[in-house]
Amino acid sequence: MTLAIETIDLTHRYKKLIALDRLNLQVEQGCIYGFIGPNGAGKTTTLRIVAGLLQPTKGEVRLLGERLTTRTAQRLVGYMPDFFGVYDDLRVWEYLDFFARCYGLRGSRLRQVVNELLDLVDLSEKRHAFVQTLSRGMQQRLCLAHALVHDPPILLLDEPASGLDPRARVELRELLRTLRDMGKTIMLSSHILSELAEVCDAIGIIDHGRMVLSGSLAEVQQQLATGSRARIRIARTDDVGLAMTLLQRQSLVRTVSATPADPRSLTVEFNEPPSEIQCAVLLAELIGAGVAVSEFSTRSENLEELFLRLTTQAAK
Ligand SMILES: Nc1ncnc2c1ncn2[C@@H]1O[C@H](COP(=O)(O)OP(=O)(O)OP(=O)(O)O)[C@@H](O)[C@H]1O
Repeated sequence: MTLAIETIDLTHRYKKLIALDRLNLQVEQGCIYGFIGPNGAGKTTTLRIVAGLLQPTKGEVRLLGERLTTRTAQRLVGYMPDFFGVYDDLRVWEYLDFFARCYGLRGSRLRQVVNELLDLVDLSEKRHAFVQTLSRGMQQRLCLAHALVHDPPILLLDEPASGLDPRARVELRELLRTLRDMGKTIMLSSHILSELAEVCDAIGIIDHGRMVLSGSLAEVQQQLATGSRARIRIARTDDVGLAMTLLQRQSLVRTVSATPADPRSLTVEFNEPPSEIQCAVLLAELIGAGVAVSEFSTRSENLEELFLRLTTQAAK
């Protein structure tokens, strides 16, 4: 397995604030890696370090096996920040032409690269438009083209989907898949898990500067299976206390909680997904004890709920 990006005990302090706390992450070559965490988790700090723009306080970064230096980062990484930095009154082609020239491209090679990139991000028809007149989705794609001018094998995209409407998000996802098929490794960040989950091959969830869960999408989904829950509705308020006591005694039950706005609605979290027969036994026990159950439904935690649970746990 070739790793495109590896961080080893990466630590970063802003004065007293520990933004990254011995962060270990591994991104395999040729994959789309979703780097997910709530606001302030440390995503931008990590991406800026990996892009060679910020010196870490401690720890190590390797890019395709090479130790990170400003030069390696410049050669191997294309970075798209979470803000759109443009010079007004530039046309789309001039914008790319400018950055391609910064990388030393000239003449027919320069024209070829600009044309190919405009084609790739589907902006050929907008080549003469002023950049400030582009939609948010188009600006995002233009920024992506900018990050690609020197044809880097690794792309770091900070919050690429933020502010995009559903159609622009679909277009972005398609573009990311095309780039992966071209052999690029893509690491992208988001604080909204569902924005990214379906396009990612692997996911890392960061909170308070630490990795709280990482792995292939299949491995993360495996974790989801342990987050099965049941919702039980009790018909009489008087029965709620007894129902909670009975449920808490069950070995397969991890927690039981009442919904604050609706105390007769209980959420049961299981240690592992219960079988149908285990659910039936649980229900029979409640009814046998005289608890009037009006609803019983089981379901698996979705990715968003898993994310919230993991990041809340880490905050405790
Ligand atoms: N230049 C800075 N000086 C001081 N503190 C900073 C600086 N940049 C970031 N921080 C702090 O470091 C922590 C991590 O910030 P970072 O921007 O890396 O998080 P993030 O996950 O990208 O958040 P967001 O999703 O809000 O962009 C936060 O507590 C933030 O306030």
